[in-house]
Amino acid sequence: MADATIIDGKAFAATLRERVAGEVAALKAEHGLTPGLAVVLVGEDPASQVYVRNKGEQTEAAGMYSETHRLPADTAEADLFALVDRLNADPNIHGILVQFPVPAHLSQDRIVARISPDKDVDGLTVLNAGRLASGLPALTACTPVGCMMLIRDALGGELRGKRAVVIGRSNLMGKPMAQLLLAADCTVTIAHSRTVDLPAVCREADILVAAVGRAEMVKGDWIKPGAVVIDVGITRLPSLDPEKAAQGKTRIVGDVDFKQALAAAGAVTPVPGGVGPMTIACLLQNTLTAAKRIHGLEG
Ligand SMILES: Nc1nc(=O)c2c([nH]1)NC[C@@H]1CN(c3ccc(C(=O)N[C@@H](CCC(=O)O)C(=O)O)cc3)C=[N+]21
Ligand SMILES: [Mg+2]
Repeated sequence: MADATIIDGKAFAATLRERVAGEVAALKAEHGLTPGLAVVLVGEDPASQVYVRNKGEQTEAAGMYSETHRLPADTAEADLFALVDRLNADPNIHGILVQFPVPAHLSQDRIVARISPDKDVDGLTVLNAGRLASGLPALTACTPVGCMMLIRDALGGELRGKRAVVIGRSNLMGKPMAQLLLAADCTVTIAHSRTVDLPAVCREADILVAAVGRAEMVKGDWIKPGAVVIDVGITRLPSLDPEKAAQGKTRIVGDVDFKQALAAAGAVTPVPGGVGPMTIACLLQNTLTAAKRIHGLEG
């Protein structure tokens, strides 16, 4: 079979960011309102540093207000909560994102519970997660929303009745991804580390979303011929060039064996340049949506 289409998430994301920037400009002109995003990073995970920097730059490029709070790895819960409380009350801030993972002494669940659902641009609070599951308007996790846009585009909008398999069951990715596919009338399976015969489950999928964080786990013979394959994984491995590897140079791979997927799938996202850029573009969109809702400009 011919090689799969490579889904250009980077280009799709650039278009989405431009659309958001246009809406931001209109919101400023008509209502004097500038959407604001606060990103909180606890500790110094180097991969997180890259995302946090990209988020800050792209937020400003879209005409939004951006704040980045870098806290030491040993920050006490009370100090982090005090910051979240301030951001919840700050009229210039409409979106709050605390980057995960956080150091082990902090509880992700307790942090999420502290964030105002109105500013919860990750869609992680029980209110937003429950609203999504109930089919009500909700701030919804950025990566699944970005994946849905790519899936719809790849399938020309024809999702009804399709078999979808999501590998991974996290609150930030697997669960909301499954909810969005279900809302689009797919027949949805959530697979995970305890799933029996995962390759066979994956082979059923017209739409396969891999979000487990295990480098190149999904092989070509796990993929139904012609399927749409969305690779959410992002793992840093040493460079293939031993000299560069010795200098600490890395390469990024996804959860899907990309070369094998190219021969089997109908369409596949690359890593990098696939889902990652969509996540940030959707974060900007969520911040815009949150700003409008907080000011009563949108249901
Ligand atoms: N509360 C929270 N919300 C998140 O949404 C969240 C998080 N924590 N923790 C970490 C993960 C990961 N994540 C990415 C965002 C952008 C890229 C991205 O832009 N990737 C580019 C560049 C990759 C690179 O060069 O490093 C690409 O794939 O092309 C990747 C990964 C958001 N996450
Ligand atoms: Mg990607």
